[in-house]
Amino acid sequence: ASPSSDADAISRFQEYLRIDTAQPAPDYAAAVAFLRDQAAAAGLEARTLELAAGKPLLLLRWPGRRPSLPSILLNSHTDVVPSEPHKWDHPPFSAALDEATGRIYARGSQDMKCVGMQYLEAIRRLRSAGFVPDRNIYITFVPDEEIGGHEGVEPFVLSKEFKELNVGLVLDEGLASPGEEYRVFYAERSPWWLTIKAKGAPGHGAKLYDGSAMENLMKTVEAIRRFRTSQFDLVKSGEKAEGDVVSVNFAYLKAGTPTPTLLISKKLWYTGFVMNLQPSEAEVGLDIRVPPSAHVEALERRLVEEWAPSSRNLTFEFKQKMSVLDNFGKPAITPADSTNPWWLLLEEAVKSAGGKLGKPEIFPASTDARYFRQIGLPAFGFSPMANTPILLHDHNEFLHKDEYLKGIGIYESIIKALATHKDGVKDDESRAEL
Ligand code: MET
Ligand SMILES: [Zn+2]
Ligand SMILES: [Zn+2]
Repeated sequence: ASPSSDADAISRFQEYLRIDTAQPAPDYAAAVAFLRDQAAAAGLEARTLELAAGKPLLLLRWPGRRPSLPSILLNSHTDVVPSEPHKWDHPPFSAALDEATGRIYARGSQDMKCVGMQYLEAIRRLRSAGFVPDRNIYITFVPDEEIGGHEGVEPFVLSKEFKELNVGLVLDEGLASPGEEYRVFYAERSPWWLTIKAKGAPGHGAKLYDGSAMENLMKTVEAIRRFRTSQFDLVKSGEKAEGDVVSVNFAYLKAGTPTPTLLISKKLWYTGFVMNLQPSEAEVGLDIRVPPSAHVEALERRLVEEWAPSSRNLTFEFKQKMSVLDNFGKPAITPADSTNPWWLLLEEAVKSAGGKLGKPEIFPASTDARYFRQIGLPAFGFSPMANTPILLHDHNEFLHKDEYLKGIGIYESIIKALATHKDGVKDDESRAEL
């Protein structure tokens, strides 16, 4: 690509990054309007599906020469997580390009507006070079990934529109890699978001007694911390990878007599702050991630018996709970070896574009890929960002402009390889003709 077309690609990336699609109030309308223009410029057909009111899912198509072949789906989400703007060096929706370092700062620069735009840029380049795919190539821009996908990919995979696409393989997001090698993911941990509530006897703050809500809850916190340490130790010792253990983190703690913000802001601490009450209720929120290999029944037993026993006046409720198995009762895993011809194509395509793939891993967090794997489709998580610190959901999320541009070339190679029909190669899983 010429320097001027590279500069244009960077500008388009920045334009997408500047659209504030942060949860919990993403501007989906602006994102879809922008992306529809980009799709038109890339010569793609566009449809907007509204599977939930106000949550548009943009579906693009690059028609193949042989539309009866299984298609390729390139997925990305349009929403991003919230940020604390005053703690960033550049405002999170400025997409500021730091001239000294070449870094583009924005919420979504890694997770995952980069990938969505790279798909489109790669297609523009392949088209202008005269390439025509054999298979249909679909590109989806989906809402609500960051809040669980319940009004995004979850209903999409069950829709009539999705079935009509005859998808054979899905690509979705991966993670940045601080080293030379790109990371690639063949499975992921299932998200369990859990609240545990304690009740207990209220009383004077000076009194030592058993069975207060705080005491009941803190015993739970201690038990969870011991379990957390045991899992983390396996990672620290190198015995297991991050994606192979159960992670548990405290998302929030809530208890006590609320102190009015007004009093805090006026610094009336001494006159207004009440601390001599032991509360009758206390609550903790947990983010738990469960690997596909986990012994789920054992974990559930631990929860009922150790973390939230009713004997200690505790109750629990899941806010998210995804099975680690697919709809056929098997761990939701995409083979990443020579038994899967898609894998071989992906590996070769990255290599021939000058990239190196690391050993395939289990994604430690969660992505929309899990919904595709759940219905039995192969899906790989991949975001071409090497030499890049992992900053998703962090302050000062950035991507170097050269890494971004390099990623476009990687996708050119991948899309070309996956879109081209290879005679004599069969897909064992789906029995579909590759
Ligand atoms: C619980 S849905 C997953 C949201 C987000 N991608 C995460 O991993 O935290
Ligand atoms: Zn993401
Ligand atoms: Zn995310």
